[in-house]
Amino acid sequence: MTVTAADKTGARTPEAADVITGARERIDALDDRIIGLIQERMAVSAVIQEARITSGGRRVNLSREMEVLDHYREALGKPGTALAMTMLELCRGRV
Ligand SMILES: O=C(O)C(=O)C[C@]1(C(=O)O)C=C[C@@H](O)C=C1
Repeated sequence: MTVTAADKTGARTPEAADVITGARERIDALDDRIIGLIQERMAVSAVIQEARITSGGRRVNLSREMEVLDHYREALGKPGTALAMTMLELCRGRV
């Protein structure tokens, strides 16, 4: 049995299926870039944490985390806070 573009996209017309397929390719490309940026952020965050721990400090800096959370919330609203919390967990592990 063949799976048509319409089946895969949920569209009810071939025209809508084309729009969705094209837009999904853009989303996949954007997601690849976002994942790359997250990995870059994780590496930079690791440099900071390493320097602080080597100097005798703690891995976590809560006042800075508040700034990061505010930054995301101001840009993206309440879900931005949840996104920032996930980002921080990726960068410094669970606390
Ligand atoms: O800015 C710092 O001091 C960091 O260690 C980086 C970072 C972050 O990933 O944004 C990670 C852990 C800290 O608790 C606060 C922020």
